[in-house]
Amino acid sequence: MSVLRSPTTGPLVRLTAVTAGYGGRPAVELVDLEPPEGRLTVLLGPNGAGKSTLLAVLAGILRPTGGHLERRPAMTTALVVQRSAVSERMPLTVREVVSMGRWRARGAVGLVRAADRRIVDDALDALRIGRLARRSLHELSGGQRQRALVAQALAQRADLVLLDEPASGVDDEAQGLIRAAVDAELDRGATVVQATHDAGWARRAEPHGLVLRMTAPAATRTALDGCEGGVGVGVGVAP
Ligand SMILES: Nc1ncnc2c1ncn2[C@@H]1O[C@H](COP(=O)(O)OP(=O)(O)OP(=O)(O)O)[C@@H](O)[C@H]1O
Repeated sequence: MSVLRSPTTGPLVRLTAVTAGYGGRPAVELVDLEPPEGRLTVLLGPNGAGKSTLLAVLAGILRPTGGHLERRPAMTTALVVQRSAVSERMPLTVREVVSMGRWRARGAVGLVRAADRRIVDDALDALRIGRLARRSLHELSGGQRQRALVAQALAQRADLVLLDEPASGVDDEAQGLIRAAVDAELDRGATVVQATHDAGWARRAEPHGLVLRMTAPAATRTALDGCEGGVGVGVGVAP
């Protein structure tokens, strides 16, 4: 596999024939994907289809075993992992969790500027968790924790925002807030890639985004099937 560095004019991130997995077993195979900039890309598929794996490759935290990964130099990435992947025992308050979203911009030991505080406040407000700011993460419900994780991603003001099932298991209000947060990130110009089982999100990617339909288990690539209206469908992984 190779990791190519593209010039500033190249794609934000592009996968070409990427294969990736664990312990020699591919979880996704031969995937081509270039999320359209400033748009929503939805990775749609059942459990085990490889959505989280693909997000990890896009985030640059899982090295493909084959194919090419191109990431624009100096681009910034925010990744919201599945809630179950985050220890609820982390001894951090909600404000601290969201403030961690500013670490890259200010440096982990850098001064917290008024602008950073404002961005954190805005992120807390966007997910309506300002009143929970001083509570420890472990005191929150699962849905409240999910809001805090999405708020942390908003605080990063990243170029590429990767969300793994952000609205799963949360109530209607939180779902609405997360949808609005995604819209706000797109309005800001961010490129958003979201993994989900929910076909409703696929409709939200239309008509300008991209839907990547995935099936489990990963083995071989099926046909790429372009769609009208700018919605690409396909890269599958067929049994
Ligand atoms: N850390 C890991 N070690 C070994 N195998 C893994 C690991 N993570 C995922 N897998 C395997 O890779 C395959 C794809 O998993 P992945 O989590 O990417 O799918 P998914 O589409 O995100 O599923 P879900 O909807 O359940 O989150 C599965 O067969 C899974 O068992």
